[in-house]
Amino acid sequence: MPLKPPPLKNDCFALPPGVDWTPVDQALAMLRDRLHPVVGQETVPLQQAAGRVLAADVVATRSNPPQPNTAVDGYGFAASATGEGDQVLPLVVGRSAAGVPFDGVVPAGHAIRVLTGAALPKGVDTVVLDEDCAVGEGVVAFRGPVKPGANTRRAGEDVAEGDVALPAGRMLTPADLALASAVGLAKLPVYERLRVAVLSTGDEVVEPGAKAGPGQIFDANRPMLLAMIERFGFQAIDMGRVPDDRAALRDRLDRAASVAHLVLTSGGASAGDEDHVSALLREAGAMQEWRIALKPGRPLALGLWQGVPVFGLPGNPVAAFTCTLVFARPAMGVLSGSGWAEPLGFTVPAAFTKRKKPGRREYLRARIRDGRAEVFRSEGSGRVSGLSWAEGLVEIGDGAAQIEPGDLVRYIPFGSFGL
Ligand SMILES: Nc1nc2c(c(=O)[nH]1)N[C@H]1C(S)=C(S)[C@@H](COP(=O)(O)OP(=O)(O)OC[C@H]3O[C@@H](n4cnc5c(N)ncnc54)[C@H](O)[C@@H]3O)O[C@H]1N2
Ligand code: MOO
Repeated sequence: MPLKPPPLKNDCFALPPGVDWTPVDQALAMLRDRLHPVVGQETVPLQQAAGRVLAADVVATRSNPPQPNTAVDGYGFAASATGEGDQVLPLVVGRSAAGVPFDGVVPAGHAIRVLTGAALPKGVDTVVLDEDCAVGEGVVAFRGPVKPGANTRRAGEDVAEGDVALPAGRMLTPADLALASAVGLAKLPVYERLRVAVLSTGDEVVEPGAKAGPGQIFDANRPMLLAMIERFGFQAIDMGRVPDDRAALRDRLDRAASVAHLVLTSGGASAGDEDHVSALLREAGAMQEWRIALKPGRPLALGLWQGVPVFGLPGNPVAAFTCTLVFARPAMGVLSGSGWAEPLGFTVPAAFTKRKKPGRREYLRARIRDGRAEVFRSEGSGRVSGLSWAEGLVEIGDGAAQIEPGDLVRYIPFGSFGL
């Protein structure tokens, strides 16, 4: 049985009294402080560990490299027996190749044929490159002086046995698999993959490809959110669409909470008559309607449903997308055991003009062309085409701003958000 941590505390989304419009950083700090890993652990074969989150430090069971060896094809000898000027050393019979070491001892003043990756035989601490040698009958000649230790690798120079090679909480990359293997591990302790359920709400939303009547729209959020979760490295669970019917939504939330560690809904997040997500979460008693000082994505309903955190994302696709990158993804990081993730941004010149009043942070759909950040022609939060056009977001701080072409702005590529 995988280890099950205790459920989240019921007040994890509570705001301090008197707070109305929550600044983005404050909302983030609250999520960061109050969420904890909720996933069990398992051990998987190395080859299945890419993209998984390490549940414990990986300690090297073997040094890399495990023994001193040669970095090049050439001739090995003891540096102390050589000097300045032309050196002519008799060759011992035999050679040392990778995986087929030379068992004997190379006497001082002698040399031996060595091939890249081969263990250095006893008596050898230095190698001279093939290209710097002339080889005659039983002798090798090269020009001194040769730096002691040249063209060799020390045992453990990369990682020493007993070192922490990979820290717990790391989402394993292909390179990490190379490292874990190099230091002797064939299986790795990982967290169970975070399961995130996604459902769409609203009478107007119909399945892509279905017949859409007047006033109906195709579900754009669900395919997007499911794919985003997979790209973040988590397991997405499709919980379908639910009409604006409280009983149906309650039932669907029950099912989602029974299979997932986290539930993302979209639509019905604000406090209108048909905003059943926020109404139900309020009824469940652990609900915070965050009016975040953020554009787009102001209403965000947060709550616990049977102990499972629910992010009630706004219905507008651009707002749902932005809230997922800015809030849901770092929260998923904590829940998954990989910890809080800050997206890496870059300061680049703007290719646009923008005036902004103080009081809320803005994220503009953006991309880099000719070294400058251009932004989408509209800020409308239903403009799905702008999400597809964009390759990142420009973040404009909470204060007032007057941005002119050439001014420096913060650009965060989608890749920095794990997309
Ligand atoms: N009186 C106010 N009205 C609104 C406010 C406000 O502060 N006061 N905020 C606006 C903002 S900003 C947003 S964002 C939305 C968020 O509202 P909800 O989360 O309750 O979302 P809905 O009203 O259900 O939907 C908004 C919009 O998005 C479309 N939608 C919903 N689901 C999908 C989907 N799966 N795929 C594509 N499009 C979807 C829906 O049809 C609406 O057009 O509230 C504003 N109103
Ligand atoms: O969250 Mo709304 O879509 O800001 O614009």
